[in-house]
Amino acid sequence: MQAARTAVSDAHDASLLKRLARNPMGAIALVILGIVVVAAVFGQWLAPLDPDQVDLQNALQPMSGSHWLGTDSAGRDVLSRLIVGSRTTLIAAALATVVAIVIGVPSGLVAGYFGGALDSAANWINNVLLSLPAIIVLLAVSASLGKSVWVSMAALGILMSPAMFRLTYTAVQSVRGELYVDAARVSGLSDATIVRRHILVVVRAPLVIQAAILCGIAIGVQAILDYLGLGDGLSATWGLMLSEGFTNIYRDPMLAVWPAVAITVTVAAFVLLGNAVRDALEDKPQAPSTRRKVRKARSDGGVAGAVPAPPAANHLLSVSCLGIGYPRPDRTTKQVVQDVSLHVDRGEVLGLVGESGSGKTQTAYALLGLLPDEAMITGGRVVFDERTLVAPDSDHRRGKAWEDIRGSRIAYIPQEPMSNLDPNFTIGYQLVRPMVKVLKVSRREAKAKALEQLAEVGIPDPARTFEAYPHEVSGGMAQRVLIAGAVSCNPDLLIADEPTTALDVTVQADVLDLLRHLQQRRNMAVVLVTHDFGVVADLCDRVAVMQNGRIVESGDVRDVLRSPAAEYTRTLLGAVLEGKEPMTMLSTTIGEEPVVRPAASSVAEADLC
Ligand SMILES: Nc1ncnc2c1ncn2[C@@H]1O[C@H](COP(=O)(O)OP(=O)(O)OP(=O)(O)O)[C@@H](O)[C@H]1O
Repeated sequence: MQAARTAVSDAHDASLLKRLARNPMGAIALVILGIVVVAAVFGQWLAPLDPDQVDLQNALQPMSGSHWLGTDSAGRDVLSRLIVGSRTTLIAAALATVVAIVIGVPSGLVAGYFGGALDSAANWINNVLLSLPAIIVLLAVSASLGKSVWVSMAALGILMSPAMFRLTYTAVQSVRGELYVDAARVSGLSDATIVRRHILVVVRAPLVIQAAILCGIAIGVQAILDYLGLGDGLSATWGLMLSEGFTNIYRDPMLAVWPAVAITVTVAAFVLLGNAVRDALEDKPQAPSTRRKVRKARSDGGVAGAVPAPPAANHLLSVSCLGIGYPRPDRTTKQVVQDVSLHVDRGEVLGLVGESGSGKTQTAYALLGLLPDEAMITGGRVVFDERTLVAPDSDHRRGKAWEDIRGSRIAYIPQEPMSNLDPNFTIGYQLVRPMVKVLKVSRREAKAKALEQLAEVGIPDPARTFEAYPHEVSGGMAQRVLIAGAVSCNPDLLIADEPTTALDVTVQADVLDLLRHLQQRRNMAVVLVTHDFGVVADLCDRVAVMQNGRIVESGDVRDVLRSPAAEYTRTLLGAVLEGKEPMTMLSTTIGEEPVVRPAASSVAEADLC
């Protein structure tokens, strides 16, 4: 698999180079920078004469056969100095750029990904750096630490690091909310792996562009420092030559022209290269955008949660009195889930049903440890197989409680399959990686297992789908892939958040059939989030009905569907049945004669709060 990935990456790099070369500006920039790099590396052999050889007899000679670009005020050959000078100039620019990258990129990644205090501290430091006047700081550094091109360039690198920080930070912020990043987290990958595999890959292209531009800027600044006499003056640099040229501007104006041309052309080549790389990357066929869906605000809450009741014994999953809230600007709490109590046993399917905004997804996210950072657990407890995942005042943010179980024992199937697959990697890679990590199997075994699972979920050509990128498969196929991924580590509990909502009606039934088949075959417990009572009747053993963040009714599916106790359940059912006779329709759906249930609904769990 690694070989395949390397091959994919090589192919991608090769085609990027081709696209760059096809762009006239990119080709020109590559040729110019190629010449400068060759001059920098092989300068001492390419220079026609010794660049430091003083010959006062021949000072300020015009262009001639022996000195193609003339001589300077000490009689040194200008062409040789120009060629050899490219070395220090380029290394100095590279030093400044590397320092900017080394400081800016990791801090941008950490601040953007983890947020919180790290984010505030990193932003504060970068704002301070941005507010410093660069030239004054460089003058001060030179005055206090001595004239050294390397020290000046390292200081310049620090001053330029906010450019790298901002770019990385913004890019990370834009992808950290993507569902495929959540999906990677759910599949058990560590933060470091997610940052390396899913986030760095998005940031690297803009970073290459920015690095090219910073290189150009560093060359310009280095020339200015040499011109101001702040370089060490030990070896020829373009800036030093520029300074000498201006000193003799009235005696030989061409002395200033040559280094000025070299600097301008090289800086322009770096900027052109940056633009060409951007154009080449934009040329690439893009996978569809995977912005996280913004959910509509509907419910509005009461007060913080009650003291949780102890969880019922022996359930695989018990949720008692769970409360979730979000801070409002006026410092009050918007309660989006309140006093939610439910349980799921091994091999049981629980439907969590309710209209849009009723709190189903928030509840599911709390079970998975995927609530946004700003969310607060305002009360309650979640216990999975005797391990407490959520307790009153627990911090869900770092997800420590879910370590070792998320992705392996608790799996997740999302609503929007496409958004949960990273467009940068093949489907095979995204299936194999979590298995290697969680099941600790070799890549070869993981690949064999992935192909088996793709076949099990009904993918017609598993080998082809394994090598495909997400945008090359249909939505139904992508959902089958995610289901294969979710069950690949043999979870005890599967949380499926409206797994068919984003799919074409023609494939919805197939995907539900697949889910039923997998659940029965593996005897998995399932929490199925849905707004569709048809799906509940079809798949679930028990159902919990949510309204405005609370469970208004729960119980055996047959009981609830035949004689809903809560007015809200009746209204929801009424909407599903579209004017048909409820009891007749439901008895058809669940295949039995209706029975009359006492009005008291099975909300006993909620009563404990
Ligand atoms: N980050 C957030 N900040 C504030 N409120 C939020 C946030 N995320 C969700 N909510 C609110 O939480 C409530 C419940 O949302 P949730 O997504 O759980 O609903 P849902 O029942 O799953 O609906 P849907 O079927 O539309 O997905 C909604 O009122 C929503 O506005």
